[in-house]
Amino acid sequence: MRRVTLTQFLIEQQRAGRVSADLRLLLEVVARAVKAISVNVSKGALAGVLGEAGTDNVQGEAQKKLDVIANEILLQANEWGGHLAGMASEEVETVHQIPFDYPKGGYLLLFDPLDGSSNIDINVSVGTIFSVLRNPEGRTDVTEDSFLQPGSEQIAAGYAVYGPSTQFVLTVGHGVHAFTLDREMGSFIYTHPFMTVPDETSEFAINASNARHWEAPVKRYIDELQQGKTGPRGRDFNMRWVASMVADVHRVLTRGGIFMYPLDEKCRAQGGKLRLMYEANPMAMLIEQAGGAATTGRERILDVVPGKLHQRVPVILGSRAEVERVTAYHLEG
Ligand SMILES: O=P(O)(O)OC[C@H]1O[C@](O)(COP(=O)(O)O)[C@@H](O)[C@@H]1O
Ligand SMILES: [Mg+2]
Ligand SMILES: [Mg+2]
Repeated sequence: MRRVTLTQFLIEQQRAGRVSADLRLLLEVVARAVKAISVNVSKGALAGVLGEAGTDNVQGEAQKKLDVIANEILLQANEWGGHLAGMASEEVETVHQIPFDYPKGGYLLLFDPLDGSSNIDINVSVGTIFSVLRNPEGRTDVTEDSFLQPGSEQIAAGYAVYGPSTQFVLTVGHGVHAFTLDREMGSFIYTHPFMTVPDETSEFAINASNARHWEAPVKRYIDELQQGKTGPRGRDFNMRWVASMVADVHRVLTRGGIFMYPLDEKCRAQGGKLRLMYEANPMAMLIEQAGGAATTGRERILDVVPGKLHQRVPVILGSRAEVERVTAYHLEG
């Protein structure tokens, strides 16, 4: 079987007019950075990368050493590429300007460098999530405002999952495609063309320890699932929660399901738990491109107009029929 690399795939996308030469090179640089993060993640204790960094990030969360390492790798790899006007990271308070003497380009890159931080030290899958926007009006002095575009403006989005194998999952607006890292060759190989989320599912993912904080529509939906065969849904549902959004969404993309981090009393003041620009938007674009749906419970995630860089939102995504049902419960109430 002919093995197609990510590089070859991107060249084909450029030939087909789906990505510009600059976007292709930008995605190549992101994939190269992901390989470096993968090496660090897989060395674990041998490289001394586990544990706390001893600092807090802009979200007030304790940073792990790997949060800091992954963030540095992405910033450094991308700042000299010549394709970006600026970057924004979950780990950094303000936008990251490209140094004045470096070449600049027309895109903005946003990322969650290491997703699922609580799983690093227990050797469970973590990931990297990224999103690409156009730099509005081509300004070279990008500000936070340059990034405040709804997710529907994304021109590419993707993630890497560092699991038993490292996979790079990408959309440039023409379906979702996954590549598996061949560690010996150092190349991403095209293994999963046009991933799709089945319409129906019997699997759900939610942090059930928050049940007492949930809103009525979420309580109703989960209660109906848990009643199984004897309840209104007439069939049994299974539950999974990795607590790495990347791993949970990867499962949904691979075999269907619904993933929920809804609004609840615990996270209401912040607007939700997950970050709109670094987590919700890229995952929503991927899920929609795979035929699924993604809402806050009240509106399509990709339509949310961001008010600030580190904005949080409720997230309900996955198999279309399930997302539509739980969204309808919210809108009825
Ligand atoms: O700790 P909880 O409530 O299970 O939350 C898990 C969620 O938090 C996150 O870990 C947040 O991401 P970060 O690790 O990037 O902060 C998601 O990946 C995951 O879905
Ligand atoms: Mg995250
Ligand atoms: Mg993170």
